[in-house]
Amino acid sequence: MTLRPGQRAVQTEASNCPAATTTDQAQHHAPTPQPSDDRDVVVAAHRLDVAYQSARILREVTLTVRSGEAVALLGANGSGKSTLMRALLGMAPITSGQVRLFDHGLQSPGAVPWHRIGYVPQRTPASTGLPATALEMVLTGLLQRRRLWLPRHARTRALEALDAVGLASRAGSALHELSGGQQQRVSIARALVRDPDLLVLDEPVAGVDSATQRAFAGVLGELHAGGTTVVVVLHEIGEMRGLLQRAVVLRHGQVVHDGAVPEPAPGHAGADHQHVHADHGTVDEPATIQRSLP
Ligand SMILES: Nc1ncnc2c1ncn2[C@@H]1O[C@H](COP(=O)(O)OP(=O)(O)OP(=O)(O)O)[C@@H](O)[C@H]1O
Repeated sequence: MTLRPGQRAVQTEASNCPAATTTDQAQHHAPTPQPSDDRDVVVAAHRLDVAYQSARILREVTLTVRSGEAVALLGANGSGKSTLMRALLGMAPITSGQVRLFDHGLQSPGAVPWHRIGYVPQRTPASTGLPATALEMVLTGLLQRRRLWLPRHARTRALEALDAVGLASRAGSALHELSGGQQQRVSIARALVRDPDLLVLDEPVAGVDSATQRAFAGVLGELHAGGTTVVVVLHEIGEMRGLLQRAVVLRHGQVVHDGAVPEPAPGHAGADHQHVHADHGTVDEPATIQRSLP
């Protein structure tokens, strides 16, 4: 499929609540994370703290992602991966530190080029009763904030995006008729149709069968080869291994590894055994993945 249609003018989900919970004071007191003339830097977080109520979830997370990189965020359940991803998009309560996207600080969300960012949130329990079809849902990825009509060739692009996730034949199906895994694929297509420069994905293939994971890794690989920067939260590296150049491992809200993609830990290859050994920079992966097919 062609995901470089030239015209990209879309609104992200992230832009619905950019930096809404960011503490202005903390932003003002934070040191500047990156030189402002560094155009290569797509994402820059500097000494980022996030807290929910009194619970400190992220601690002094510093992270730089440059244009064209493909970076995985890894870590055990509850280590703060999704929180970090949400904080990077202005959707988590930053208590200190600073985030810049495409060299624009989140403290001025209006300046951030949200249209260049595609976001696939973590899978939520399947909704029921949604009247929209898969195609209509993908088309919403092409809507803009200040323009309520769709760009030219929107339908073709949406069908291409659905095709890329293997759902072209279900374009006319209502979302509630699709399985949870299929709904997740629609969500991925909705991000792909935007042709983003930065694609941020939170466990995009969780609950998706291995054949679809492979196909999806291929699509991501094409996008990445075309210059898209990819940041992806993963529980298991699996089919994404060939795509990834770097991994950032979180433990208890802190970065404990930033570098090479960890290898599966020896002796931990049993089914359903999947976690990161941050101490020695390895990650366990199951030999087989027991998952219910979508
Ligand atoms: N909205 C929230 N309110 C309160 N606590 C939260 C909220 N979101 C996340 N947390 C807490 O923050 C911690 C990190 O959660 P997060 O979802 O970031 O972890 P994760 O590494 O993505 O985990 P998983 O792999 O299970 O998805 C957890 O203890 C979680 O309970």
